[in-house]
Amino acid sequence: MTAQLNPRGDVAVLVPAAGAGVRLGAGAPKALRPLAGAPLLVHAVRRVALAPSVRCVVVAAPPAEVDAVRALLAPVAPVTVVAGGAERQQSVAAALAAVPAGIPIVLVHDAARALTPPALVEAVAAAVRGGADAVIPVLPVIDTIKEVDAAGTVLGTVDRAALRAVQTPQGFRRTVLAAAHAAATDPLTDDAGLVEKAGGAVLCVPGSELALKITRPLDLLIAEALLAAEGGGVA
Ligand SMILES: Nc1ccn([C@@H]2O[C@H](COP(=O)(O)OP(=O)(O)OP(=O)(O)O)[C@@H](O)[C@H]2O)c(=O)n1
Ligand SMILES: C[C@](O)(CO)[C@H](O)COP(=O)(O)O
Repeated sequence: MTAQLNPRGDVAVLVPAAGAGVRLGAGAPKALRPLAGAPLLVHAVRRVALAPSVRCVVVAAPPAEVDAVRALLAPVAPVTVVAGGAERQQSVAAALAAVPAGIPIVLVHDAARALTPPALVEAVAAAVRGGADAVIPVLPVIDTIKEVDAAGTVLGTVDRAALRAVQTPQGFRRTVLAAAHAAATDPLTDDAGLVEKAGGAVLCVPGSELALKITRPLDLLIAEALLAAEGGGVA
């Protein structure tokens, strides 16, 4: 029996959380590292669980931490925890396999985007509900972007008007995500990429600065500051 949040919700959220966090530096798996006293994963799941459309959450944990993650999240929200894989894509596939029948919309989120507001979860789900097969939250690129060669010589300046930085949660009609994963060959960094590769259309919606991915040590400091500015609450 899979744990449920809103039994009338039409959305399952997958939370890949099995990454090491190499770019954050030595320590526990990234999803379990503390941000203002609670692991990143706890912050992420707490916010996802506040989105009214969400019926179930499936977390892909580091294989050695599955029982510990179950215990950690039990007081936070009813979640299903499975073992993740060596690549993010494998972790997502493992979580997808645990989604119960009858849920038509699947969102794929990152534990590392720990401060993502529930409103963004709802906006992505609403766009899928509105007819899109695949939906990604995006932000404009704010730096000038150069294309360079292996020696570091600039080859040209890219027109950033056509570029977007991509966040999660990414939303999918469940059948579309399942087909894209079934057809996947090489690992890609995001799930929308699998849909693109399979020839599907992907729609952009506005992302959120709060959905930043905690990747490097500076990102943790930024997240701490954002939480402090909010008085520790959720946006
Ligand atoms: N084998 C993996 C690798 C990544 N992830 C998850 O995918 C999300 C986005 O990945 P990223 O931020 O790149 O995390 P890491 O892979 O842990 O980071 P790094 O590359 O620095 O090790 C994270 O929530 C991470 O836990 C996962 O579930 N399984
Ligand atoms: C899925 C993702 O968060 C979208 O930006 C991202 O691709 C995760 O992987 P990365 O290797 O950290 O870019």
